[in-house]
Amino acid sequence: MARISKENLKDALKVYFIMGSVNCTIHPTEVLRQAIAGGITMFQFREKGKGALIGDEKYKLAKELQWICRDNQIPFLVNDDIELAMALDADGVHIGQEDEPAEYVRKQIGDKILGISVHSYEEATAAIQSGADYFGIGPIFLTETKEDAKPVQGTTVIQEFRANGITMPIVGIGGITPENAAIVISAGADGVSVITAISKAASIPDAVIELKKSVFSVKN
Ligand SMILES: Nc1nc(C(F)(F)F)ncc1COP(=O)(O)OP(=O)(O)O
Ligand SMILES: [Mg+2]
Repeated sequence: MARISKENLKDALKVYFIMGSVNCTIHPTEVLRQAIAGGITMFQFREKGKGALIGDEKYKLAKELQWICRDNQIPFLVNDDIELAMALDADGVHIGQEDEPAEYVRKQIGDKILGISVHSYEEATAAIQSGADYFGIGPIFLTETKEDAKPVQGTTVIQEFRANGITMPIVGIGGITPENAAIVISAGADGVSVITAISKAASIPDAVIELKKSVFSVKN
């Protein structure tokens, strides 16, 4: 499979759902099915935090979620766990600054999608050198999900990157809801990454529909 194009990735990043078992109050497979019904454009399996699954249980859930994505032509990515991503032949991985070095990960995954969390211009230029396909930038707003999140940064970094001519696909993350998603896109992001506003919504499909409306309401 050739490297995904920038344009196709920008479309896939529009409403990028990220989830693991600890983010769900009903079975993760049901959460994912409902999120797909609402119209998510990409999915990332992020099994992390207190009570996260490990070993065979983690692999089994990942496989079930991957099948649901495959049945619905939704790209399936894995956070942090490169070995799991390769074992599943996932469509890509997402790594942060404290995970395996990006240039090493790019060598392991070949042409799969490589997303990298970046928080500064230096991290961004290094990520470009290492072959990143998109940047995750945040936390944009206050988040309860990620215990070790860095300080809330708003949309400043996104705006600075665009002002400096960075054309890399960008997705914002951290406390994003249907009410504030348009702010992230107006700042120059191609899409929004969301965990809780989808996984714990009263109506998961409606939450995705509202997020999508907010994202597409911005004429960039
Ligand atoms: N999983 C993620 N996905 C994104 C994406 F861009 F996809 F929205 N951005 C950020 C993260 C955070 O990943 P995590 O492993 O918790 O933290 P770190 O970045 O410190 O490794
Ligand atoms: Mg990580």
